[in-house]
Amino acid sequence: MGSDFKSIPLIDISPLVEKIDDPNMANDKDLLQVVRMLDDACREAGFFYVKGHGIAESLMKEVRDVTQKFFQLPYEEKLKIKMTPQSGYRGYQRVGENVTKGKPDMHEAIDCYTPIEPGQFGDLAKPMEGSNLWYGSNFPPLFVLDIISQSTILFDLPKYPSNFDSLLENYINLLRDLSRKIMRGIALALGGPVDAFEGKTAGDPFWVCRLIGYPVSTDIPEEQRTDTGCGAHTDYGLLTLVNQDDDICALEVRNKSGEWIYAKPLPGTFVCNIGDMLKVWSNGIYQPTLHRVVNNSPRYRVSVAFFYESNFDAAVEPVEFCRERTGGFAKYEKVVYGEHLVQKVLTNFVM
Ligand SMILES: N=C(N)NCCCC[C@H](N)C(=O)O
Ligand SMILES: O=C(O)CCC(=O)C(=O)O
Ligand SMILES: [Fe+2]
Repeated sequence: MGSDFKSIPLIDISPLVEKIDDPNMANDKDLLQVVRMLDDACREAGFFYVKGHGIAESLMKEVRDVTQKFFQLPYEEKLKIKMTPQSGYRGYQRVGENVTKGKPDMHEAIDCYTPIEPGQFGDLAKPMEGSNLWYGSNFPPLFVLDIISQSTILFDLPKYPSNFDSLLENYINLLRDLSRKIMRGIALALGGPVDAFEGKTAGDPFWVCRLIGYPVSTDIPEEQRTDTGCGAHTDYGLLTLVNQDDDICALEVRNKSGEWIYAKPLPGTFVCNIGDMLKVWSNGIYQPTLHRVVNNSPRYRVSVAFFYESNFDAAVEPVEFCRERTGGFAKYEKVVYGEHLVQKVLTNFVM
């Protein structure tokens, strides 16, 4: 529903991280307290910070640092992993290439998605088939045997910061597991079974990782400049975890009255928010909150957003126990998550 929240709650989720997989967790007072706080946060703001999540602050910083270093490479280097339809929309997009509500966003980014093999989801995933080749950063130049032409292809990779691929792979694995735990907490918060998201809804969760850079506005040529780093939007899946720079206030979250509330950086925390699929699944008990990014600071801002989403081919619809709690009928139609994502991806960019 959303409310007139003036600030975003901070939740210490350590009891959840430590005990959510424990068979006796239903009797754990500390854990149930976290579940209650998650429920309040998801109803009120749709946004919350988490601490006590178990991911080292030094790793969070390292991931932001390699992201910043990548974006400092010359444009020609970054273009070596240009995002194209052929790359399954994976890769680098320049400032202004992402468009929100018709307006170019003042950020550059690398989009990484769960690898999808040819034919894996039939026609549904065709536009997004591919893998994150640019992870091969420890072995440039990279030769790959093309099984169709039986020849080797040379991938001319950019001069990545060292350990770029192993660092990101490790980070993505840790965030995937952390997200799974938070989703177990959210399942309980809704009054459902702890494993509600683990079957055909999100037992094989699709993940998206966006490494994002927001330049200082005066560094952007005037004719290309707009006033927003990322226009107002909701996220597409279940849960987002944002790892943002420590000292730049730029992410803004809209409350029910239309005021923009800063999600100011709290070092060592992730900013979490819920996405479109959770709205449908919970029959609107939890609603995603509009948010945007404006970098008015004199410094380049980096954030790394991890999106934990449904199974790619999940048909998400209001679950029975949530329907019962909200008048008995479904407020939203069934959505195939992959269709929702593909539709967004195909309209998000000027090419
Ligand atoms: N996967 C996510 N959430 N990406 C966030 C980008 C949001 C902006 C995008 N142009 C849009 O209009 O959705
Ligand atoms: O950069 C941020 O703080 C948030 C980015 C965001 O909202 C997104 O990529 O969906
Ligand atoms: Fe977002």
